[in-house]
Amino acid sequence: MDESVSTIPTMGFNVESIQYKNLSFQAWDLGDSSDRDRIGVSQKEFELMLQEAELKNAVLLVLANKQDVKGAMTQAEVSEHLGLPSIKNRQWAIYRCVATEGTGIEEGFDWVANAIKNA
Ligand SMILES: Nc1nc2c(ncn2[C@@H]2O[C@H](COP(=O)(O)OP(=O)(O)OP(=O)(O)O)[C@@H](O)[C@H]2O)c(=O)[nH]1
Ligand SMILES: [Mg+2]
Repeated sequence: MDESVSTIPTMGFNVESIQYKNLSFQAWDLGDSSDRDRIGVSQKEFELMLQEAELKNAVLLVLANKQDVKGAMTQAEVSEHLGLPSIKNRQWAIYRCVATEGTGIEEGFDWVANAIKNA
């Protein structure tokens, strides 16, 4: 997987552009599943992100990473904290993953590829 890094200065968190197969994704690092202290901040950043006009028609994939870390929030917990169940105006999905083992990520990206195809 090739990736290049870029940052949007007006937003206080990291954005990366990721190329996967023939697709280009924008990825926001809002923290991870093991970081319970930060999830409140993540939720606020997430809310602002969803308000971006540019992302109005974007499909949304949340990767709940570091699922191997003891005491990490489950996928359901991450989903609740971010308020995913109340999102009705766009396609979204959440996948559990362990980036260091490479599990879950491709499944998530494949979901995006399909979601875009069917949009
Ligand atoms: N156990 C575990 N470690 C991971 C996973 N994904 C990334 N890491 C490790 O987490 C560390 C921090 O990586 P990043 O997330 O890029 O860095 P960061 O966002 O500045 O720091 P964090 O607060 O840890 O997220 C690195 O050592 C990674 O190897 C994972 O799924 N499981
Ligand atoms: Mg991190």
